[in-house]
Amino acid sequence: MGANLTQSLIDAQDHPFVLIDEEYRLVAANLAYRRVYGLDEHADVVGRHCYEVSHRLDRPCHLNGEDCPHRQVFATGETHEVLHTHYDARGQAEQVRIRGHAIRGIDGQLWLGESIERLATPEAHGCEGRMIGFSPRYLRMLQQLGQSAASQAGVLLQGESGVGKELAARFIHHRSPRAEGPLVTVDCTTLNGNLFEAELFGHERGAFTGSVGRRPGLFEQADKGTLFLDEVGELPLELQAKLLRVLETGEFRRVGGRNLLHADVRVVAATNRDLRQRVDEGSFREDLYYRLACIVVSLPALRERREDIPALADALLNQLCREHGRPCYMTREAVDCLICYDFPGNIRELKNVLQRAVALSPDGVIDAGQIDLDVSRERRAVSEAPSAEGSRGAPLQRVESRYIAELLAHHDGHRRRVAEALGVSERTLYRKLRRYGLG
Ligand SMILES: Nc1ncnc2c1ncn2[C@@H]1O[C@H](COP(=O)(O)OP(=O)(O)OP(=O)(O)O)[C@@H](O)[C@H]1O
Repeated sequence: MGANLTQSLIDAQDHPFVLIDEEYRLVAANLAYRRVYGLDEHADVVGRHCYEVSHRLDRPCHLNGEDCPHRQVFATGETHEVLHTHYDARGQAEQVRIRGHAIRGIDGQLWLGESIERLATPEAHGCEGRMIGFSPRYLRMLQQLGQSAASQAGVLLQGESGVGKELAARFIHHRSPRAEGPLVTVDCTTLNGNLFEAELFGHERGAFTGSVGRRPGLFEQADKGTLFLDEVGELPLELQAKLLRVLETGEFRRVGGRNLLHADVRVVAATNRDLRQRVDEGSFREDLYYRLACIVVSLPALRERREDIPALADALLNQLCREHGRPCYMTREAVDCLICYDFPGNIRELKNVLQRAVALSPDGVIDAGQIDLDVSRERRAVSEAPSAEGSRGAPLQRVESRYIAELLAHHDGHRRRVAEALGVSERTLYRKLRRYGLG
């Protein structure tokens, strides 16, 4: 095949496409690749290193902790798909999905053919609903989410409060074959014995005092879609057996109903607890755990991917500017403050910090002075983290309960403000209030 024909064939592709040799050197690049990465249409790109053009690195990306399709394809000859962060012609980071194929020449020589799909950039879509993060750790997690979306198996999302578990559940649903179906959220912290069946399975007219009309339950509403069981670790033991039964058979009866109904539901669950440990302690059923946790995806805390803080802060700030209808920008010192902080409340706390900063800034310039971090909370979180020397001082829950009581007093019992100050959702706060008898 002539060089001109090869070039025309790859130029006909809309996605950036590039051929790379074993030494990471470009052999050919199509027009879309040149355009996206700022290479002149007529410039000779042959011989340049792929990592230098798209990653802005001076060494192969696997040395940077990334999963490199180059290494996989040359080692196994098999197609390999990964998510990576690339830098476009303006130096903007963006998430891309790379499919690396083994391409053989007439003389048997092996090349890597990379087809690059650009996932939407945050600024193109606003950050509402976008999962922002470019660090290798975050991209690995996104890749796991993407792979789990294709399967029907139960997925358990685990991570601290505010890391984005609910967003991750949406991500899975919208990329799954059930995307056209409903996504129904069940808040397991609100389900008690009496409510459980009526909420989950619905009820018939007059099934119990006060039940007006027939109402389908959440399980039925999720038919052909995804049921998101949020805070599943909070479900009392006696309800876990009922949940397991319906998940195994897909069959249920509405309260007060005779007919056995069926719903086709895929389950994604989330927890900020160590569910495996709860199984070992006997407070979570092992059979239910295995039903829910066919695939376990751990979402990293924000402090475990600090390199993502500037991009996240930028996107969240843009969103706030749109809401407030005025431009704002952060100084380098303000961003440095954010990067150094541990964010026990993760992205939700980052959002709150930025919200306060926007409100405090008279002229839209956010300097370190407007970054009001709850350093005492951070210190507490660090000192309360389990230490190798054993637990010192008051147990975590006693300290937390006292702290929440103080906040309630300080905010005159205003729960939304207390949740904001804690950097948790109102739902999480209600759970804690119930647990500590403060409600
Ligand atoms: N990667 C991300 N990019 C942008 N925004 C994010 C990202 N992850 C989370 N957020 C935002 O952070 C906030 C908290 O996320 P979410 O409610 O999904 O967390 P969670 O882990 O479910 O918290 P909780 O356990 O307290 O319910 C939301 O406003 C969400 O939109």
